[in-house]
Amino acid sequence: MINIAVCGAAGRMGQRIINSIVETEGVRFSGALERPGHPLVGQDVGLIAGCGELGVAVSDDLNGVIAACDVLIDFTAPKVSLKNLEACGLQKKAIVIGSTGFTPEERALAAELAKTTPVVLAPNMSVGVNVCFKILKDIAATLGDDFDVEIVEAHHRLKKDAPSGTAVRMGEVVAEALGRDYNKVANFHREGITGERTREEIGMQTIRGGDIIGEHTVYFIGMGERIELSHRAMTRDMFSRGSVRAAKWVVSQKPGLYDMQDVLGLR
Ligand SMILES: NC(=O)C1=CN([C@@H]2O[C@H](COP(=O)(O)OP(=O)(O)OC[C@H]3O[C@@H](n4cnc5c(N)ncnc54)[C@H](O)[C@@H]3O)[C@@H](O)[C@H]2O)C=CC1
Ligand SMILES: O=C(O)C1=N[C@H](C(=O)O)C[C@H](O)C1
Repeated sequence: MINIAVCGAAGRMGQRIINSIVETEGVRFSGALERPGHPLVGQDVGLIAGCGELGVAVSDDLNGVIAACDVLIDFTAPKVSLKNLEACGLQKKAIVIGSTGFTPEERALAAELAKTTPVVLAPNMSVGVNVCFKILKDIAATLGDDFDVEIVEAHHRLKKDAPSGTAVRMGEVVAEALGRDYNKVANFHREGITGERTREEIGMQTIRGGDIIGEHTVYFIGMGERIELSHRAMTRDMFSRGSVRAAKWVVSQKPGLYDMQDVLGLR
């Protein structure tokens, strides 16, 4: 039996992850973390997550919750996730991180910290999006430089980072397949007299509103034809189920930084 704890337990994703743990065979829900001062600390997390009383209270004791688990699933924010990764490393516990919005420096720090503990860090835990990452590489490499690439993502009004972690990864996959540096060719803003589009740029557009769970479209636009590869999330449950699948997988891995391509065998 694998003991899984959740950080960000009262959040949109945290609640769905707790439901997924309860529904999954071979795993046990062992602890729930929230930020110190959160109004729900001390309350039964099953009642918060809508799956009935679980006898597990929301805690703000990071080290205590890590000690009682085999793996921590963390969907919070980059700075919190890095602190949790360090704490898991000190106790030799695995961690699955779904937070997005990492800077290149924060990603490098995560890679450094992962040298001592197994880590899955992925901007999107759904099977569908991860298959899209794989297909995108082939499409981009096959079409080459003749097609302009534009990426559009849409999310709910409460999302804090932009572009989404998934859109950034899509941009990185396409850029790498085309031999470009994403950080140099990503174009996040067009306004006024912008001049003609450069052939190498990858346009990154963000929509925010209402309760959109997560939508991504990559356009490959040529002369006289275009390809649009779209993924639309209709529930958060495939993210939460993916994170539990990653938790079951990562506990038996050597220390290192992995992503969902590794978990799903898509690499
Ligand atoms: N990888 C994936 O498949 C997905 C990733 N995400 C990402 O997951 C993150 C969370 O998303 P949501 O659940 O929608 O956000 P949310 O704001 O609903 O939940 C975040 C939770 O983290 C808690 N938190 C903040 N600081 C904390 C601390 N120091 N210790 C413990 N808990 C703390 C907050 O109180 C909140 O309850 C975002 O970065 C989002 O982009 C979201 C969906 C899917
Ligand atoms: O914040 C969200 O909600 C989501 N974030 C992830 C991202 O930034 O890519 C994944 C998903 O689209 C939902």
